[in-house]
Amino acid sequence: MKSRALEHPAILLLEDGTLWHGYAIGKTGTTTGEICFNTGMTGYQEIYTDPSYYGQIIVNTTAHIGNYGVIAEDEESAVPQIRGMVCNAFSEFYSRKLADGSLQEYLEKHGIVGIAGVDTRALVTHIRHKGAMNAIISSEEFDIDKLKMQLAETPSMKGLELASKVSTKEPYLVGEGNTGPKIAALDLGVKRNILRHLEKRGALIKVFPAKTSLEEIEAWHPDAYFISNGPGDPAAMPYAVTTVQKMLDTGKPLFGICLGHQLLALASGIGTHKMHNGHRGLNHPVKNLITGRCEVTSQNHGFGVNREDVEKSKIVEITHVNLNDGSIEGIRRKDCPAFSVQYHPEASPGPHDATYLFDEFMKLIEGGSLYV
Ligand SMILES: NC(=O)CC[C@H](N)C(=O)O
Repeated sequence: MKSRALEHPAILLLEDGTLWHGYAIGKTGTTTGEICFNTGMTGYQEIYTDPSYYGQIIVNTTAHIGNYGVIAEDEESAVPQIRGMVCNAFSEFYSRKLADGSLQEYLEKHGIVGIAGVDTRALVTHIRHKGAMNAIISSEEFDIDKLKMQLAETPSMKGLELASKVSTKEPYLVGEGNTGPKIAALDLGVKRNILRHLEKRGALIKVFPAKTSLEEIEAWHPDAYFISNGPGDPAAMPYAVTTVQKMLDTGKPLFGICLGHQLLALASGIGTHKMHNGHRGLNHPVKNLITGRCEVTSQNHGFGVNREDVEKSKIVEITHVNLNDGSIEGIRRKDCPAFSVQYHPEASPGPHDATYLFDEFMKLIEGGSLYV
């Protein structure tokens, strides 16, 4: 087989002017987005199809990408959501017998532009130092001035509302036949594995489009609410903050994951901020302050909840902290049965330490108390 590395050059240009050379993978073309890195050693297909990554270029820091191909059951949504990808060693060959095909075919089919052969250690060190920024990858245009102009037109992630772009257009049911509680899930870019976890625990879930009003949701008579993960800046979503506030007013249990966590914070009078370079990986240590237990967690977020605001709040308390940087990883309301985590208890990809949170949600719905 001919080497792509020799035949297809590609370049990666960062917003700060740094230029990286490599070779083209996926579709030949040009793409822009916010560049961010995921340190997970496995799970590239789950990462690419996680709607929370919509609009972003993902740098995979693990040494090999593509070597186990792709398979439909690993998808967290119907299509890859990323804008582009960057890696070091890319393999068009795959060794998993059950794979549906190669990652190269998959990226090409879905129009994802990528670059391989990049020194990802140096690139990540650079991003960690400089912070989050936009980037452009091209395997068709090599005029740097033209690429700089295109990059300058790419909006910054701060202030972007993206959830409504990836949300379902129509409501749908998950867990039909289940006789457990009825959970209304606000879909801001929900990962399939979250719904699977709720379904496995006997819940009947109705997934609603991002901009559904509480009145429409209530017409289904849910027992509890779930606020999903999703892309973009939570502060640019006043419509969802209003919905969450109205949900809290009903007094029914509410659970939020990642973007859902940030929205519970905003609905409780707590601000959010853009992080220096975010948390994206499968081994972030988190401590549950109520139980005293530590968990290894899967993470993917570029925004965070303001610690000072939570500390001042009379209605919210911190339940989880990140042991690497002390950032807020979980909160709960003191005045109503609502809680949330910044990380991904459904993992996929990642460790399973935090799946107990789904059991906590079910317990809360049954009238029990959290974390006891
Ligand atoms: N995984 C998520 O839900 C991400 C939430 C939000 N878009 C962030 O980057 O912080």
